[in-house]
Amino acid sequence: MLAPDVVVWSVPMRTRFRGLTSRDGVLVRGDAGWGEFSPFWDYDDEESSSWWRAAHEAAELGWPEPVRDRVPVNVTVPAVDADTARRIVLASGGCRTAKVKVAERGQDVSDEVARLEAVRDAIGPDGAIRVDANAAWDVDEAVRRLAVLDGAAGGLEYAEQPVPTVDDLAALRRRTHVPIAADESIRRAADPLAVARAHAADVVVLKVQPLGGVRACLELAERIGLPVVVSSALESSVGLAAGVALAAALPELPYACGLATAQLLTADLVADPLLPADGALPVRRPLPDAALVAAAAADDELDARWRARTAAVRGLLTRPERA
Ligand SMILES: O=C(O)CCC(=O)c1ccccc1C(=O)O
Ligand SMILES: [Mg+2]
Repeated sequence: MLAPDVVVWSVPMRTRFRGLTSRDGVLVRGDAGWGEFSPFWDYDDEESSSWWRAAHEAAELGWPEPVRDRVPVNVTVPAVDADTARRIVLASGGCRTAKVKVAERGQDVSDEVARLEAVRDAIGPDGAIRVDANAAWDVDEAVRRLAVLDGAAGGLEYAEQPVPTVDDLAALRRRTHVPIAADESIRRAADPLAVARAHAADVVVLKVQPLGGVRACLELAERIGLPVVVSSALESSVGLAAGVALAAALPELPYACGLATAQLLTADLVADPLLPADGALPVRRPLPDAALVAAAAADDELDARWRARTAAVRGLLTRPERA
């Protein structure tokens, strides 16, 4: 048993990922278990409130019943060199799908081609390869790039958020045969249904924390009516369990989910992390381990920043005019 009911943690990343070298956040305990609150630092208090609702759901309500007991997952390949990419895929716990980061600042298309060729080599002809450009390209550039990357990969399953806006996604989708997935256009959008209305994507990526919890995501999935890929926000295994719960509760799950990211952290907060075996995660909810949580304890300054942030976000949610 852990005491007290709120703990602040910080864990270094194994490889730099989207500019992050460490991941930190808060665990909160309620009647239903432990929840994770870990918005990135570029999310303000207002935008972080959905992340808090997800943590609150985990701690106080728990999650809907699963309809499956395993969740196929993709290995996530950061913007690393070809040899490292190959090694990551081979050590992935049998993942049959790889998601490869592209459009990293300071790299060019030859780095991406080498990375994709190495990933294809490692995953074999039957594996699926998707890329994620995190909104880096404009439509013309995306048309050109995807043709090259599709060739290098020996076929792309889809491209995740290659361009920034819903209109861009819709325009690109008419000019490439590579299927399009929307990520930022869902999770950071005022209107997450705009993607579906504009026929801007073939697939949508849902992340539990930014979208306000498992129930909110299930409801959104139903309204969007497109195939869903559940992906992490680089949580500890405590937070990943919420993504697993969503993936387990979706009526249909046609694609591998981006939930194999415990691999990207150098340590975890649970003794039995959510790591893939045979390319899938088991549907379960690991408990934080007191010794591991103590080992990951944040320093005083970071601890104070998280406590202030948590209080501010909770304050936003409990002000009577917003209740
Ligand atoms: O989807 C995955 O494979 C892992 C999760 C991931 O890529 C991610 C993690 C944190 C923040 C953003 C992203 C992203 O999909 O862009
Ligand atoms: Mg993405």
